[in-house]
Amino acid sequence: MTAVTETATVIDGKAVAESVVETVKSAAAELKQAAGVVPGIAVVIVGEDPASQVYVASKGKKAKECGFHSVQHTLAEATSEADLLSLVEDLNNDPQIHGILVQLPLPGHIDDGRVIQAIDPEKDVDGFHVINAGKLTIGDMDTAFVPCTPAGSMLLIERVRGKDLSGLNAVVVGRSNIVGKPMASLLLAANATVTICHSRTPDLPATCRNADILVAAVGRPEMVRGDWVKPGATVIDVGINRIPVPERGEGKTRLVGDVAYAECAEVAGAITPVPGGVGPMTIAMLMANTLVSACRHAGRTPPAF
Ligand SMILES: Nc1nc2c(c(=O)[nH]1)N[C@@H](CN(C=O)c1ccc(C(=O)N[C@@H](CCC(=O)O)C(=O)O)cc1)CN2
Repeated sequence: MTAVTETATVIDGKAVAESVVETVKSAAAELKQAAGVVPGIAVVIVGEDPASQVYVASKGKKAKECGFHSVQHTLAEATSEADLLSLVEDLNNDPQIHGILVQLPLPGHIDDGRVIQAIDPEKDVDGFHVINAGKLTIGDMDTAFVPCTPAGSMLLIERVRGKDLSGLNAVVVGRSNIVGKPMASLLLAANATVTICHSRTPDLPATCRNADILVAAVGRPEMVRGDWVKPGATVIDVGINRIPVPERGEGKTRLVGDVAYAECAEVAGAITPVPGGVGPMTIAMLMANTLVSACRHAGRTPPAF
């Protein structure tokens, strides 16, 4: 008898992200034509973190592609918290701006919580403000902004499992305010039975093996192994870790997720790759949230994503 190696369906985040962006583009054009409103986004970056510079540039490029009014504020590493808060206040009061995003991480001398809570919740297209976190927790999806990475992950899950996750066990590894907790709220709102795991969870592999939907968001390269995955499970890898590859030469690196991809793909039913899985969805959902904000400000119904 020949051994058959099952291989998971690869979830193409790039393709799904492109379809979201297409919807945003046509809805933005319609909003402009019908109400004379051009969605406006302001992206603020403090300091010179190379990865943040790349992400911020991609956001600006994508916003222009969507037909948005897009502004970038680049502040020096030494910018004071007071100056950053003052810029946020100006953007809160700017009627051309419907979405404000302050790129994270911020330099150590700035309290990112204080900055995020200074953003007008109605322009908080990152969905990090406590008002939006609270709305998501109570299931008020009509007025909440949902953080982009979990919102994008959820769209990918829907493509595989549909919108109603009744009867399915979902396990989220990681309890951050930006990914783990909102992800768990979204899965719960879709009727999944949800477990959140973290560094003090006693038998992490056994808990993961119970998951029909497994979301890894811990920031630890390739932590989730093949024997942690239930056969046929949907595996969503939120991790983006750059690891050294000395055999390719000094200073060479490659990107890996929080999931040991090759091992897990042999067991899972569907899996997101890194790169090309959840990452592209983050920027697409930022465009979607900005469009939604502009529609709300214009008193118009946004499209469904
Ligand atoms: N204010 C915010 N700060 C940060 C967020 C955020 O959502 N809001 N998320 C991350 C960074 N991020 C967007 O800002 C982001 C990360 C990764 C990707 C992406 O497309 N990744 C690619 C690989 C990219 C590469 O080659 O390095 C992929 O996974 O395919 C997009 C956006 C932290 N900060």
